[in-house]
Amino acid sequence: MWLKHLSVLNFKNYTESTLEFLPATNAFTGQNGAGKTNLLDAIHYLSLCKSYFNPIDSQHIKKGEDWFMVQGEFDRELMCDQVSCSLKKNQKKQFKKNKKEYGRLADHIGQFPLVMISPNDSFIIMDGSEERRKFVDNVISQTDNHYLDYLINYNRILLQRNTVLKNIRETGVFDIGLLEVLNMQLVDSGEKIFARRREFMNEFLPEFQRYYQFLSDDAEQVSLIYESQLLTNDFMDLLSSQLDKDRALERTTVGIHKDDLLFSIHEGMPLKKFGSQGQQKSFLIALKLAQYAFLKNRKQFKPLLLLDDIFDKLDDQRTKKLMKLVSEDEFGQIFLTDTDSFRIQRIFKEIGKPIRIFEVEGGQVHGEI
Ligand SMILES: Nc1ncnc2c1ncn2[C@@H]1O[C@H](COP(=O)(O)OP(=O)(O)OP(=O)(O)O)[C@@H](O)[C@H]1O
Repeated sequence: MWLKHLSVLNFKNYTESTLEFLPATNAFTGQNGAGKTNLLDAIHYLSLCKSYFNPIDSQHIKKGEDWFMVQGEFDRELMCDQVSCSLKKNQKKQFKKNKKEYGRLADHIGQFPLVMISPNDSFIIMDGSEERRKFVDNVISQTDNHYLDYLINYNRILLQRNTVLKNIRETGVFDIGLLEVLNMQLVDSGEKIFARRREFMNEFLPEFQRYYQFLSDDAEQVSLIYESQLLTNDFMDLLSSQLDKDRALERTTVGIHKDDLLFSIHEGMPLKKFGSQGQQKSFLIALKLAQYAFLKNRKQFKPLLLLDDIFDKLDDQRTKKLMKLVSEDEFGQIFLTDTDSFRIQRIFKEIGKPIRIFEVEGGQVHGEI
């Protein structure tokens, strides 16, 4: 699967631009603030119906305009699909495939899978466990249509259960019958989510290790561990045994909403504190490449790979290894951004792979190099 062309209208700092791509590697080069990442984000819209960077759709409308539109054509072996996303100020986002509007955006997710690697990703290491769960959930939902529904259900029941726990103090009423019903519903959705997360981790972990060792040339050992209370406990038993604590704290303290991924380096030291910037970046890249491998295995075709500002903080050795790797057959179409077009030209000349370079300046694409 590859994106043949992209056109953006009134999208961020672009008035109008249409680009024709190679099925191999395409690069956007130009100075800071030129609009390179905005083009990656437009591609992200076509694949996942939203921006990778900013969830507020209206902020992607070009300043001073009332609407934006992003269009593209994906080539999927024997057929081509036209996809478009448009937004008018104060109206609902419209998303169409082959001119037909989707009833549910969720039906589009996963049809044109994509993996983005961006400097912003460091929040996966630095922030709380919610960001790591989101990372896992995003990958699984691109391959499993039901997963998002399970998550929505789980969160809804969790909210109800927490409200019941809070109300005990306020009203003095403890409806054990209602709590038991909510426990059963929570366990039902929670176990489905847990089973899919565990299955995902089993497939994902070896790929992650393989990519990290490759990028670092075995220079350091890193580990990634999936942590869930459900790995060693029955969910219903946990809910029962923790009831007194939950009542005291007025919230549910056990469940898959507590899952986390533990990242460490040098045999058990937290990556967040003990990893260098380059090591953390390599870790994130390995995470994303493993995500790519998982999606590709599940979909049986190659997702798009978007690499934003990938060369920053990586030494020459790791950069060249990475570019060589992603231009091999294992990967499909690639989009990358860099401020230095000579660096890109040099690297791709050295590894002997084709690339199309677009020079971007002030929201305009000046053409290919
Ligand atoms: N809604 C909008 N209307 C107009 N301009 C916008 C809008 N949203 C973002 N921009 C502009 O887009 C530019 C940022 O573009 P982008 O992030 O693509 O830059 P870049 O080329 O990737 O830069 P860097 O090399 O620094 O990462 C900024 O100048 C910003 O002001």
